[in-house]
Amino acid sequence: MACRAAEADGSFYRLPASVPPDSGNHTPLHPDQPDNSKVLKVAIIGAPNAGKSTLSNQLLGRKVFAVSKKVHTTRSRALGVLTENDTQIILLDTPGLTTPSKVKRHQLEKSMLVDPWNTVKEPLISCVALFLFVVMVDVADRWTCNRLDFEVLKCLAQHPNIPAILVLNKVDLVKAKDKLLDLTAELTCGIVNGQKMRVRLMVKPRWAKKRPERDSELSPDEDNARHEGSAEPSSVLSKEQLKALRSQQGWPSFKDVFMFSSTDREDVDTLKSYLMVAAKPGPWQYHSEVLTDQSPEEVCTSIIREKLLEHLPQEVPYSLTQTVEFWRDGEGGELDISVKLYAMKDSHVRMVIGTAGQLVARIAHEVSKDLSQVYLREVRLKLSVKLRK
Ligand SMILES: Nc1nc2c(ncn2[C@@H]2O[C@H](COP(=O)(O)OP(=O)(O)OP(=O)(O)O)[C@@H](O)[C@H]2O)c(=O)[nH]1
Repeated sequence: MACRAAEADGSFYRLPASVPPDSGNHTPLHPDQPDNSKVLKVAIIGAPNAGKSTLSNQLLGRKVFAVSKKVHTTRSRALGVLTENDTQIILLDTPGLTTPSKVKRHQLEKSMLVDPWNTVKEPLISCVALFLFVVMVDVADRWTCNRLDFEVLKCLAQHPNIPAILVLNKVDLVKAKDKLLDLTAELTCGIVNGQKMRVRLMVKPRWAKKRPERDSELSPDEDNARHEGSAEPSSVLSKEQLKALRSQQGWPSFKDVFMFSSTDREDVDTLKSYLMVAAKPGPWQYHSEVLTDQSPEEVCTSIIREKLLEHLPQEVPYSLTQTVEFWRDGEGGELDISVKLYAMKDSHVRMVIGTAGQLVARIAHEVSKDLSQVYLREVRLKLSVKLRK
């Protein structure tokens, strides 16, 4: 990841180090932190399609993660880095947590079987005290909105020392706003930051009573102190706890709840300020110009996949593979990229090409437009499709 300057319209500006204009020289930059640096590592978890990548992009102010209406757009863990003044927020955009049965049902690749522990393990090892879970729920999905995904509950239960906040996302799509209070009560078991919600009385789940009642008894300050001193980030859940989690609707240890729309600037700014305040003294992990740990090719191929998902039936994009054929500076300062898509079936090749090549041209145009905003320069993408023999 190199820090560069680029010229456009006769004026110089610096490109973010995370998304350099060519993929050749990725010299890592050392963190350029001030003396009083603060840091917070945020893992955004939630069911597929909850809006995790949209939120990450909005917080970063730039589209570095693919977003689509189809589930499982995000295929692997990736970092976004938001640095402002003395504070660095490291956002971990995770794939929607999924299970073996869903992989089978939706004919997903085995690689989509993401173990939530693995998703968060690496950053946990590096620093437990500076961690926060943001749990996202799509409140517009009436089938799933009133209970937390089992995989999410498992993740929270296995890391009880890590504070978590609940984000009820897509409230712009909910007409009856009073429903949001009921949902909050259900998803929090009626308890937020150790206090009973006044909305209505909720019965705490059986297993939560059995655990030491520390979360509900500690004041926020005592609680923070406990988190900071904690050496053990995760605990292994017993069979009994897992069984109890299956019948559990919500999580009684959220510190805060946000009713939120990832597409609303004001909402995003409110959450951003909350994260900035929650950051603790600690060393930055990245240079202030780094935006993501994804390589330029990874950003490009994930945005191509996003567009393929938007325009084609789900099974087609998931079966395509991509190869970056070239990536070079054009004479006028633009970025020329050529990507070849390989399909397993002739019918898929025809679908991607579309009538008279219109679809592949449209996808290439849309990807170029998005990438121009990522790389802050004109991008010309050539996209071709071939049958893999
Ligand atoms: N109306 C509305 N749509 C939203 C909001 N947040 C996300 N979306 C849409 O929801 C869809 C899914 O968003 P993503 O950000 O891709 O969701 P994700 O959780 O990263 O999905 P996976 O990668 O499948 O895990 C996209 O079409 C977004 O545009 C919101 O606050 N309001």
